[in-house]
Amino acid sequence: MIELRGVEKSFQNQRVLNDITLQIKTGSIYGLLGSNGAGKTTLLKVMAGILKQEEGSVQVNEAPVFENPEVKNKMVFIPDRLYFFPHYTIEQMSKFYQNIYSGWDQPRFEELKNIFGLDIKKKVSQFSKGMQRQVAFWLALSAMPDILVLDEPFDGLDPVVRKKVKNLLIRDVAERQMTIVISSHNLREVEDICDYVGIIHNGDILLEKDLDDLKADIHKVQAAFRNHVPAKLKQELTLLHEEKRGSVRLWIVRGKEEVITEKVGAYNPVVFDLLPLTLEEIFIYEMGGVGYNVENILV
Ligand SMILES: Nc1ncnc2c1ncn2[C@@H]1O[C@H](COP(=O)(O)OP(=O)(O)OP(=O)(O)O)[C@@H](O)[C@H]1O
Repeated sequence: MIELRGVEKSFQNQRVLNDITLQIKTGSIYGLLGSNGAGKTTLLKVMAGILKQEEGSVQVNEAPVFENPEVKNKMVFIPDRLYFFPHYTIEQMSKFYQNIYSGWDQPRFEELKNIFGLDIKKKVSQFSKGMQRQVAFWLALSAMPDILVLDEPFDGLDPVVRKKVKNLLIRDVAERQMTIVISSHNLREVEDICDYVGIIHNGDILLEKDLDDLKADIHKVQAAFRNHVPAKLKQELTLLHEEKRGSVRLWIVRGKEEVITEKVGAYNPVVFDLLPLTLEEIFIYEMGGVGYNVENILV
């Protein structure tokens, strides 16, 4: 479990993280979403022990992360701007990783060679940007970390490789309870992989939710009634949004499917449809509720 309590971080008197408290459960995939400059990279670097916070604590399984080689031995951070030693081949980089990470798994490295299909004798700097990102994943996954911290990890990967990498990540989470933290400015890019999402804006975590809970607890309803829309029904439902489309009402309702169906059904609607929302729609309504214009945050 990764646990941050009351974390604050400033650069030259500019506060970048404000009192951040969050928990990331072992074996989960946590998506940290936010616009440019929101504080994602800073938060990830604090989480990975690369930067030190001025206030608060950052712990992994109750041990502090900063300057703790034991924790860092089981954690890999892939930054948004990759760094490899100039003139090193993939093979030389793999030897370097092998020396640093005690969990390095050579058979895994060999297995992933077939998946990524890159020449290990070639200098990493001679590969394209997307290929270099594949090398970063290849090395990281061969180090068998307990925690993988990824800053905008899918930038520059083509759709086929992106899917391949996501599958590899999910496999490690399922098979050995690896924990992943992924930052992104794009909800659509991470919604198929994350089970937990936090939104950061101006250094504050605005919202933090389990995606399954989130999806199960909000629905789109289309309903029409013979005469008027029963006023009592609207009081009984937790309405987040309402639109009129001719005689049909479109409602965004908080609540479980069975409960909503029963409540609306009791008023004998002539039209009744209950649909799930996309994750993007959910965030628009959730964040609207806390007074933010989500389009400006998640673009
Ligand atoms: N080393 C630094 N020195 C001074 N200011 C910094 C430093 N690193 C980050 N900042 C500032 O902190 C704020 C948050 O930056 P950060 O890189 O964490 O945002 P981000 O959410 O990752 O953005 P992006 O999506 O653009 O990568 C920005 O205002 C940035 O200018």
